[in-house]
Formats: sequence, structure tokens, C-alpha cells
Amino acid sequence: MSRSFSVQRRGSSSTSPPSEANSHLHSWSLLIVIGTLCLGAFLYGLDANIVGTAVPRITTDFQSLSAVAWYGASYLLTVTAFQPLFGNLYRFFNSKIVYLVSLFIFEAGSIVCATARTSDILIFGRALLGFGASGLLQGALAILGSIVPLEKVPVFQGIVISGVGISVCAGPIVGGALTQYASWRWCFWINVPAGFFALVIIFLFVPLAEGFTEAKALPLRQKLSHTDPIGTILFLGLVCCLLLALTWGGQQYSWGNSRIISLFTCFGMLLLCFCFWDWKQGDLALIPLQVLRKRSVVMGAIVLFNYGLVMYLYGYYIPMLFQTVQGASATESGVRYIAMMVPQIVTLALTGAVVSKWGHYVPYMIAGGIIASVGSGLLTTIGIATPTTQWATYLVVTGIGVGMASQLPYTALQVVLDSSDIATGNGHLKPFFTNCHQLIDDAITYFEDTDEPFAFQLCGVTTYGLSRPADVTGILDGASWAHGMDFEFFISEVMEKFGMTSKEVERARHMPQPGEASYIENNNTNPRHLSLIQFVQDLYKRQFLEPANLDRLSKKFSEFLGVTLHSQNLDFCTRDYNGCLYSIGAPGRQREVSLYSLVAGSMVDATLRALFGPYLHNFEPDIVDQVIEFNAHAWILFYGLPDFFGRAPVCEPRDRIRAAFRAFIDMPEEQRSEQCFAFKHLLRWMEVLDIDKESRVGLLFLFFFASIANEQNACYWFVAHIVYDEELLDASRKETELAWQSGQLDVKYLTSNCPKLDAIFSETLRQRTNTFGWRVVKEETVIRGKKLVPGTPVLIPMRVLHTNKNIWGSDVDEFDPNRFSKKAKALQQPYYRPFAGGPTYCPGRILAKRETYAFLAILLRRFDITLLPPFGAPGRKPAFPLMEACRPPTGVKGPQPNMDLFVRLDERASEKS
Ligand code: HEM
Repeated sequence: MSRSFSVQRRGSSSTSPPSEANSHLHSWSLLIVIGTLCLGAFLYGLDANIVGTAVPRITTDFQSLSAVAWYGASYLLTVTAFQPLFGNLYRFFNSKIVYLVSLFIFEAGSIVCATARTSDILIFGRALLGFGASGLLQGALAILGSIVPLEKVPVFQGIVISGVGISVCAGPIVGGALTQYASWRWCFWINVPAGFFALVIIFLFVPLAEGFTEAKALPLRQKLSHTDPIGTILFLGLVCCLLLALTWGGQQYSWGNSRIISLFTCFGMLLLCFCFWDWKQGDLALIPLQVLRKRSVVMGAIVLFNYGLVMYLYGYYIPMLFQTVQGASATESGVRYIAMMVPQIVTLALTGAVVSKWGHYVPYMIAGGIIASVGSGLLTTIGIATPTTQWATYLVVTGIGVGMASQLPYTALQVVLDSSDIATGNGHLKPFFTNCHQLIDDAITYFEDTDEPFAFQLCGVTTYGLSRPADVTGILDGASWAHGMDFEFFISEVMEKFGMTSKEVERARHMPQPGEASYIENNNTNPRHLSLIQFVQDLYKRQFLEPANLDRLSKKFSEFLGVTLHSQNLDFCTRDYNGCLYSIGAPGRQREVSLYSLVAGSMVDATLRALFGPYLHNFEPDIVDQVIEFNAHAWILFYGLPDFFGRAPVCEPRDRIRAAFRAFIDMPEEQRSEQCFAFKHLLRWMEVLDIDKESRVGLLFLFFFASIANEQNACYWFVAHIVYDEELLDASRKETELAWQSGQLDVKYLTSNCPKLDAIFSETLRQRTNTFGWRVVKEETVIRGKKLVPGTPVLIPMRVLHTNKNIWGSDVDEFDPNRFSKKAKALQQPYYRPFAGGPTYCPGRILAKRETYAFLAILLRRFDITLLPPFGAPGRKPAFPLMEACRPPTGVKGPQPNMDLFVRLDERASEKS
């Protein structure tokens, strides 16, 4: 049975870096569009608040006191009931078009209201208005996602949403003034020029192109079925029946009247149908039933319902009291109402800020309820002659109470994220980014009765996580359901994050067709007419698995490593890569170094030189540090976190590396003679395709990142375990010495004849590959009875394979290479997958082993290694570093900040020159 909470729109398009995304707006065009979206949000809120002060005139004009509640309710009904529908429309269709359609409906509704000749037409017009308005706020947020970079979305979101806040305050005053000095009809006419202006601006300024998402690429039929039209109709029907029965009952008709009874009966039947339909639809339902099982959601809904009741009751009856009982004009009534609205907005903002900071929301909710009740009680005492100070004080008290508590159900879900309540919150952002593995473990425990994939919210995006080892291997090995999962789409998203424009990413997915310029017969570079993405994947395999290319690359790599690993070249080991600034003496034969700096610095340097030749170092002398810095913070880019206007730690290294790549690409091919095979072909083919320069830089960057993301840290743990354990160190020295028999390092011998190293390497990878694989649901897929919704990302926690006690025994947390000494048993274990498997089987697996072993072999050949005691504790063995746990991985993780091993390297006599 389904357990996920809700399906929300993916903001994939907005993740590309600011300067590169061609749909992003700048300067005055951005200003004007943001102003217009604000106007849309203002109109959305205005129409809920403007009629209150106009209602007394309307009821007088139409002689329709019995319909008084309907003027507000019809708007509210549709504006609420159609929210989920519009949410899905924005998810599956182009945001600009859906927004324009909703504005158009809003305009039509306004004209119907403004020209209404009867009360019924006005009610119909209000319903139409609400229907259009239900797409305005969501639409503004959806459009924002494609016109501003992701990191700036929260700021602009705040600006746009403030339009609603202003309308709450301005609505009654504007409504009052228009009703008094013109006619109540102007409360609706006002929407027409404003809405028309918004239509024109959005039409002219917002680009039609937006980021590609899998949901938007679904066939029309599938899109329509996912918007759950039947659920929407049933929901609307049942709400209408209930509201009609409640409005007419006891007023127009007695409660026992057959119409009222029929309406209640219809409501009951529709409710049953809706529940059945909702249950059948699972995750695709308008309101997934699982949501209602969650205490926090149910309580939040009850609180919101009660405050909604209070707000709308007062919104109608207090202006009526002012105007019809106390004889105030419509404008004056609006101004008087400020006494309630201003305190409400102020306390709303204040409580929100306080709760966000300290996290306790229940006290404010209770206090708000008590204050609002006291205020409401006091309001019951006012009458025709109540002095201004008295009724104003009562309104202020009520406003404070309502403002204090009415938004807290939303805030509570954002701020207090209880990981055991995994499926109930509308965001698991905080636990994911502070301890993602704990969040996944909690989810697995929480769902262990069903073993079905769980769902959680990440940056507003519903994300599935697989909980069973068999499902993880199933996805890698192509289980029958795995074809519904797409890796290519995930890669497309990552390409955007690394700087390709969405237009070029779409082109990269396209297979060249006969007749197109990119379909070149007898073309040596891309003879199989692959799409650019497939071409890149093919290049990976040719570069890292074809013996000639692989041997050349690993030979170069070892040579560069051989140059670096000399005592006089180790100054870089003083770098503060991991919060471990370690001062070493002047270059000499004995050096004391941070192991992390030693491994990271020399591995990254050798990889860069083997892949690119010396060129990147020429363009950016600090390139090694920049890459290490980038790797440490790549998760910020990867998970699309805001870069705080370019100040996140990932920004500077990203920009400097990109600048070096840009200069590299600008060199004529003949001057790049030392670049590797893959880059030569990749750059050539991108030139044929005429991919824009920034996108070429982005793809090159991503290609390079794949080859270093795991390597540097995997090698660190491997060497750290060996250095930490004298027995392992001795055994490793013995094995690696044999690879130097010719005087040169024989890497192939090393990787084929060292069982002890193999066992240590395998155990290191078992313990350290806590990475996540990612896929996107391509078509409706069912795993263990749970329907996964297309377009939703799926997280594959490899960890469930390697840390599972049922598979590896109760000592799973111990580092024990012996479990791999009996090779046949552990290595053939289907749940041992450090390099994944199937179509995405890591093409760098052979090179990874060669590079790691080569590093160790050269290090042991050159130096005697002594583990240093912790600072200030001579004679003691340092603690083994813990793995960094606070950030989600983008590859194998490094040690926790300020945790490292420090070693003394004594150049061996045989190596002294
Ligand atoms: C010990 C080090 C390494 C580990 C643990 C590792 C692990 C992995 C894993 C688990 C995947 C599959 C991701 C998925 O299915 O979602 C993968 C993919 C990949 N790895 Fe590695 N890797 C390592 C080293 C390397 C090296 C040295 C290179 C290149 C020189 C490399 C290049 C790649 C590439 C290009 C892919 C993507 C394959 C595709 O697009 O189909 N890896 N790696």
C-alpha cells in the first residue's frame, strides 16, 4: 500500500548556474515579471478579502441576504478544490501556458461578476474567479523556478508571496472605497485591467522554454490521467452538496426538507465514492489517503479549519456590523477592519520567525487559540453604541490570537521534522542534509512491515528510497520492473547542474536521425549515431576499459605519482584540506604529513595530469586545491542547494575550474596533444554538434568529476587502514615489493597477484561505499505493491547492501579484510556491489584499483611510514578517523573535519638520490 505523502512539482529546470541558463531573466525584464507575479498573488488574495466590505451593498442590491455566505464561499470552494488540480497541471504542462490559462479564467470570472444581473450569476462568477485564482499563486512559484536561478528562488518567493499579505490588509479598504465611491461592481472590474496587464507581461517576457522534466515529457493521455480528473470532480461535487445543504438548511428550507436531506445523502455517497477512488489511485490520488492517517496532518487540518472558520466569519459579519448596525460607510468599515488585520499580519510574521529559530510551536498554537477565544468572546459583547477604543481593542486581541496560531500547522511541518514521522512532513530537507544515512535508516525501520519503497520530501520534491537489498540489486541487474527507471534522465539533470543549458541537455538526449546535420554517414567519431549522452557513456568505456587506452592512462598516472611522491615535493601536504592544517619542517628526507592531504593532493594532481596533460595546471596553478575544495562541497551543487548569491563554498572552486576548462577548450586541438583519448573525441564531437561553449565546459567538467568523485577518498581509506595496522602494513609492503622486480612498477602484476591487498581493498569499499545511486521513474512502476509515480526521483542507498547484518553478520561494522580472504565466498556475494552493476557498472573500476594500488606501492617503496601520536599525547595511538556523516554523499566520503591520521615519512635508503 502506498505510503508517500504527496507529489510535488520538480524544480529541475532551475538548477543550472545563473549565467548559463538561457531561460533566466535579468535586470529590468526580471523586475517587471516579478512585479507582475506579485500583482497576480495580490489579486489572488484580494478576491478573498475584497468582497467582505461590499457584501452589505450586494445583498441590498439583489435583496439576497440568504445568499450572503455564498459570495465568499463559492470563491473559496473553487480556489481550494482546484489547487491540487493546478498543482498537477503545473507539473505536467508548460508553466507559462497554464498560468496564462488560469489568468484568462480569472479575467472571465471577474467580468461575469462585474456584470452580474442576479445573485446566482454573481455566485457563478465568483466560483469561476476562484477556479482561475487557484492557479495564480502556484503558477507564480512555478514560473519563478524557471526565470531565476534556484539559489535566488527563496528570496523572490518571499517577495511574490508578500503580495498575498498586502492584499489581506488592502482588500477591505479597497473594497470599501470602491463600493462607497463607485459601485461594488468595481471590486471585480478592478481585476480586468490588472489581469490584462499581467497577461501581456507574462506572454511577452516569460520564455516558453523551461527545464526538461520527465513528467513534462509524458504522453498527453498519461498526463491527463495523472491529474486525477475523476477525483477532482468527486471532490468538488461532495463539497458543493455539503455547502449547499449547510447554506440552505434552516434558512431557505427547513432541516427536514427533502432537498436538504437529499443533499446530505448525495454528500455521503460522493464521499464514499471519493474515498474509494482515492484509495484506488494510491499515490496518484488527489489527496493520498495515507496523509489522513498522520496525526500531525490531521491535527494541522483541524486547526486550520477552525481558524479559517473564524477568519471568514469575521471577514463577512464584522463589516456588516460596522455598516448596517453602526452605520459606517464602506470605506470606513474597511479602515476599521485594519484593527484586526495589522496585528494579525505582524504576529504571524513574528511567530513564524520565533518558531523557525527555536522550533517549539505548540505553546504559540495554544496561546494563540486562547487569545483568539478571549477576543472572540469580547467581540460578542459589542453593539451599536460600543465606543471605538473598546471594539478596536477586541479586534486587536482577536487579530493577535489568530495571527499567532493560524499559520503554525505549515510552519510546524517545516521546522520540526521528526524523522520517525517520516512520511508526514512536507520536507525532510533538514534531516537529509544533516544526517542522511540516519534518515534513510529511520525510514527503513518505519516501513519495515511492508518493505515497500518509502517516500520523503526533498526540496519540495517527493523522492522514493529503496529499502530492501533485493530491490537495490534488482535495479542494478535489470529486474523486470527496473526498465521503468531511467538513469539517463538523472544524468541529464546532473549535466544541467554542471553548467549545460537545458536546451543543450535536450539536444544531448536526441538520437541523430538520417537527414539531420549530426547524422554523418561513415563518421569515424560517432559511427553508431549515438545521442551525445550515449556517446559520452561509450567514451567512458573506451577510455577506461579498452586495454590500449587504459594502459596508457594508468601508466601516465603512475609516472606523475612517481614524481610527486618524493620528500622534496611534498609541500602541498601542509594544505588545510580537511580542517587539519599540519605544519611540517623544511623539505628534507623526513617529513611529517597529514595523510589526507598527501593522498588527496597527489591523487588529484596525477589524475588531472593523466587526463588533461599539463594544460590545466598552466591555466590555473592552484587547480589541485580547487578540485579538492570542489569535491568537498560538490553536494551543494548536486542537491541544488542555494548558493547564497555565489557565496557558498562550492562557488569559487567551481568557477575557477570552469575558467581553466574554458581556456583548455579554446586551445586548438593540435596544441592539446597530451589530452587523453576521451577528451579529444568528446570535444571533437561537441564541435560537430555545435554545442555552445558553456555547455561544452559543463560536460567536460562532469566527465572529469566522475573520474575523481570516488577515487580520492576510496584511496584515502585504503591507505589509512593499512597505515593504522602494522600487520597490514607489513603484509602490504611484502606484496608490493614483488611488483618492482624490474626496477619499474608493474601495475598489472600488482593488481593480479596481491591477495592481501585485494582483501583490504574489497573490505575498504564494502565499508566506505555509502553512496547513493539515483534514477527517475520513467513509467508507472510497481515495487512490492507500491505504485511509483512517473517523474519522481528514486534514491538507491547502496548502504543497505554493505551494512546489512543479515548479509555480513553481526560484526558488520568491523573492518575485517579476512571476510574477503575466502574470495569465493564474499566477492561472489550478490549483495557486494561497490561499483554498482548492469548498464551503469562503473567503467572506472579497473583504473580505480590500479591507481589505488599504484599509490600504495610507490609510497611504500619510497618511504618508511610511522603513524604519529595525537597532538599533546606522545606514546598514544591516535583514534581511527570517522567517516564524514553530516552531508549527503556525491561519491565515497572523506573523514570528518578535523579527523585525520598524521604520519612521518622517512625516505628509504634505496630511494635517496
Ligand atoms: C573506488 C573508486 C570508485 C567507486 C567506488 C566507484 C563507484 C561507482 C558506482 C557505484 C557507479 C554507478 C552509479 C550508479 O549506478 O548510479 C559508478 C559509475 C561511474 N564511475 Fe565509478 N567508482 C570509482 C572510481 C571511478 C573512476 C576512477 C572512474 C574513472 C576514471 C569512474 C568513472 C565512473 C563513471 C564514468 C560512471 C558512470 C557510468 C555511466 O554513466 O554509466 N569511477 N562508479
